[in-house]
Amino acid sequence: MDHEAVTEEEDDALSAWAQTGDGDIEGTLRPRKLDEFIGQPRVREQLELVLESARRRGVPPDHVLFSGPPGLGKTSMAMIVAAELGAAIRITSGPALERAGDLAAMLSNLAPGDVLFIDEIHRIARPAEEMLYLAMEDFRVDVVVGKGPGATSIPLEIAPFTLVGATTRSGSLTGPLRDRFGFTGQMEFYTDTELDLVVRRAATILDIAIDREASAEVAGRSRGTPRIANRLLRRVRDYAEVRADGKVTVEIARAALAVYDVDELGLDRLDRAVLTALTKSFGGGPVGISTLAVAVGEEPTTVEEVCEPYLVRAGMLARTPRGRVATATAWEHLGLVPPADHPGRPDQGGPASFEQD
Ligand SMILES: Nc1ncnc2c1ncn2[C@@H]1O[C@H](COP(=O)(O)OP(=O)(O)OP(=O)(O)O)[C@@H](O)[C@H]1O
Ligand SMILES: [Mg+2]
Repeated sequence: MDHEAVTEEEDDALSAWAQTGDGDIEGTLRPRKLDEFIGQPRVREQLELVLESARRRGVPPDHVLFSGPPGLGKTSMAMIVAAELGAAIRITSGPALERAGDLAAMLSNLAPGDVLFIDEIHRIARPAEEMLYLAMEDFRVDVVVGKGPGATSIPLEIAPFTLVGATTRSGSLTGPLRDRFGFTGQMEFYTDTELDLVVRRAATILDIAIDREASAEVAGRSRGTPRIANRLLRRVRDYAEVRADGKVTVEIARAALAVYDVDELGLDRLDRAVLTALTKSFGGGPVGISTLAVAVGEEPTTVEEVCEPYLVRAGMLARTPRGRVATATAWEHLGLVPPADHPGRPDQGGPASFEQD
């Protein structure tokens, strides 16, 4: 019986993966245990303490939130939390929880100690969010029976569980929700050295022959992001197989990355489109995010969540109270000269004088 339950759990997890569009490759490359996880030393140490202490006390750990830009390992970490606890994981996402009833059904089906993973938790609808408050705090849901003035709410006890949330926008989480997480793991961009390890690990798993110089080249162009590192490795492998003998050398890597429009800093087409619009169309800014997004034909959230964090970290774009501004580095990277009075010029104070949020 127990055994069957586990099999069902795994089935659920598999179908949920299929829905995320991650494909099998990401599944194969996903680190399974904490000590297999490369990088994020701070988050790993903090999480290790949270999990180990809960294990010793024999209780489910506090609710955990992972936040940070796409592809840095939030989903992987959520799976690891369950694996490290030897717990079953139930997977859903904010947008899927449109009706509070859907969440109520999930919550009341949890077994003691289960992990409930809610991806994109910032997109959860209000009624479901309010239900979650009570569930997280008191392991209880209030089921409303009937409608109108005659409606009554029946409190229903649920099993103690651990909620793991993931978000690319911790800023848009409401205060009450954020406060109910006992631990927030803030995922940071990876260093080139860490990404080099990611690339070599993936190359081993996928049986790709890549030399040291080539793996460093791929790592250096991965925008601090393991998902991108793994993707570029696969594209470089394709090139090596089709145009050469399958071995990835640094020359092969460079030629392949040129084909895929990845520049020396790892900026892709959209990153460059944003910088180009910012400099050429808006004179370097400041310009509002929605205006900038329209100029590159993208959703503001995509520009804000996918492009911006890395451009900010690479020192090419600054967020100011009046809008986005190109820094001197950005102008230089595009081979352009900023106008004389532009604040991005070093002699006008440079990027350091901008407020960054
Ligand atoms: N520390 C790591 N070591 C090795 N590979 C990693 C690591 N972190 C992430 N990856 C790889 O990157 C892929 C993306 O990671 P993951 O899905 O966990 O990111 P995410 O933060 O959930 O992204 P999103 O915000 O888009 O959901 C994984 O499938 C895995 O292959
Ligand atoms: Mg994810």
